[in-house]
Amino acid sequence: MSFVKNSLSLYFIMGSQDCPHQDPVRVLEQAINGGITCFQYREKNSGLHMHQTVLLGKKLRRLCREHGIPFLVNDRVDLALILEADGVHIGQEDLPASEVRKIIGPDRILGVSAETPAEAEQAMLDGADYIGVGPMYSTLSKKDAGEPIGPDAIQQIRRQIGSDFPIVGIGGITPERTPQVMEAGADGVAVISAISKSGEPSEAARRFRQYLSGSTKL
Ligand SMILES: Cc1ncsc1CCOP(=O)(O)O
Ligand SMILES: C=C1C=NC(C)=NC1=N
Ligand SMILES: [Mg+2]
Repeated sequence: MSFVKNSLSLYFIMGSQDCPHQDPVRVLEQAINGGITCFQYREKNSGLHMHQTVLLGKKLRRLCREHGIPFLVNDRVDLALILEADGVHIGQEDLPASEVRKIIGPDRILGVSAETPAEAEQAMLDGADYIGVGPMYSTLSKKDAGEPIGPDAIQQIRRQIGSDFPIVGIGGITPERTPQVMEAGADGVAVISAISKSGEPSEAARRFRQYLSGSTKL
């Protein structure tokens, strides 16, 4: 669990739909250079065919492997196995977490989305290694994101699942908002557009790291 916990502090998520003007491989390279600690490949309504998705996934997977960054895949357990991913992230409408755990085996990372203490508890019982809680704030990166639930939702969930289970906050998170998500009890922040659409992904990642380490000039 500690491996997962440490890796969650700056969790970058991206698919080709999140990099309209840049090569996703370059964006990931710059984000790694800026200090992300975990990556999730999330192709969503991107228009890529599965062959192209696999090809891009292999390039991103290779980058993560070269830099020792955990590589996870969103939703698609089959794609995760094809890409020899370190893990998979699934939401409440995806395949049941207990079934996914059987497919990926005990050694891969299983992340599950949760918005309520009940969903968080169930994810833990189903064998999740961490939960993603959000949307913290409003977001344009997920069409069907619910209403923002804010960092308080993490505090509520903490009361239910205790202080040890890894939680990452997600949804509309910027460097400046990072402290409030962490103070609410998150082990890290999951980010799409504040890094992928920043124009300078390495600089954006670096700013997140400054706020995470509390080393910003306030
Ligand atoms: C995948 C996901 N799940 C809840 S919000 C969200 C999108 C987060 O993207 P951004 O960091 O750009 O708000
Ligand atoms: C919806 C999501 C929630 N949390 C995380 C970490 N990834 C996702 N794709
Ligand atoms: Mg999903």
